[in-house]
Amino acid sequence: MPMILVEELIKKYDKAKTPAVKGVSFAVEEGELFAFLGPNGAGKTTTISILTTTLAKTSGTVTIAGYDVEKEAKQVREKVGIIFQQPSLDLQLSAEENIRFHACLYGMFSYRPTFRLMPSEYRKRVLELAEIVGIQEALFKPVKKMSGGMQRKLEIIRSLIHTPAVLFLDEPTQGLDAVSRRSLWEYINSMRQEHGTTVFLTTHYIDEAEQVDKVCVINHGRIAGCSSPEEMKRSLLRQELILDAEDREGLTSELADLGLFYQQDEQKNGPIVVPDQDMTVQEIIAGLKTKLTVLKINEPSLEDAYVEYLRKTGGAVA
Ligand SMILES: Nc1ncnc2c1ncn2[C@@H]1O[C@H](COP(=O)(O)OP(=O)(O)OP(=O)(O)O)[C@@H](O)[C@H]1O
Repeated sequence: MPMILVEELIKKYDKAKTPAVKGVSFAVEEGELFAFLGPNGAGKTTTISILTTTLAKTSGTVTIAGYDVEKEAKQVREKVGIIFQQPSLDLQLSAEENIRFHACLYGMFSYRPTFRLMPSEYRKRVLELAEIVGIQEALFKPVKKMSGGMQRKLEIIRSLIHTPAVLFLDEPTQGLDAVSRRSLWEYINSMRQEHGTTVFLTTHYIDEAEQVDKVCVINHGRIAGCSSPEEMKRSLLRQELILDAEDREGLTSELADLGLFYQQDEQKNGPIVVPDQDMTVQEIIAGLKTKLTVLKINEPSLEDAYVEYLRKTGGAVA
């Protein structure tokens, strides 16, 4: 049984003309690092909100760890940790108080009126998490005095305090600096290793999707494709060879003699692109006598594949 199972999920907001999510199905296995990749308005936040029991679906089935998100919402909530896109902190409280209320709400510890009176296990965990994202200094200050980035870090700590089986991250690194982004990812990865945490991530950052086990591209409320990032690149785009020479004509006629298809700009003054064909790069080079000035192999990036997926599924949502 997959950790997350979504079948024919539809969500139509009241008064909306068309559904925001139009029959989405996918599965995430236990321990998997999964990315939901899509442009603005594609339906990512809507889907993640339904999966985490904060929004009602119109139809379809969703289970988390085998529990139905509507009929067994309480069990689902115990299993999940969520980092929202919109901060959901109480600005009047201190950072630590925000964490304490959350931990007590989850039934992890009994509430005590001060940090010092909380059990040592709680104190140790809070300090450890605060160090990871670097907010130790601000821990006991009111949240309203923290910068946006610091508040984001606090949200992250709060969602990790009960070591959830499934961690939902809605654009988790939005607004974080590069160093914090990296340390957060290091922490999430170590948590996955230690506890086998399943991670469901929505992101705009292609480099974050590059490191996942499985990526599903969503566009216009529909899944455009699900696969590993490598398969996604391979299925849509192929390697290409970029060649150039002072004697361009000599080069192109040699390529034609080898039976190779090639592309060149209309003015014939740019490099020559040879898309991946039956011959290997070594065979092509061995077959050329013209002196080359440029020899480059272009590997398709996940970004290229993503753009191609969006193009095939009606372009990005404006
Ligand atoms: N509360 C709402 N009421 C009506 N329509 C909504 C509501 N929330 C979102 N929508 C619409 O549903 C569609 C999907 O929005 P959603 O927020 O799920 O997209 P997203 O992929 O998360 O985008 P982003 O990357 O910008 O967060 C959009 O057309 C949006 O305008």
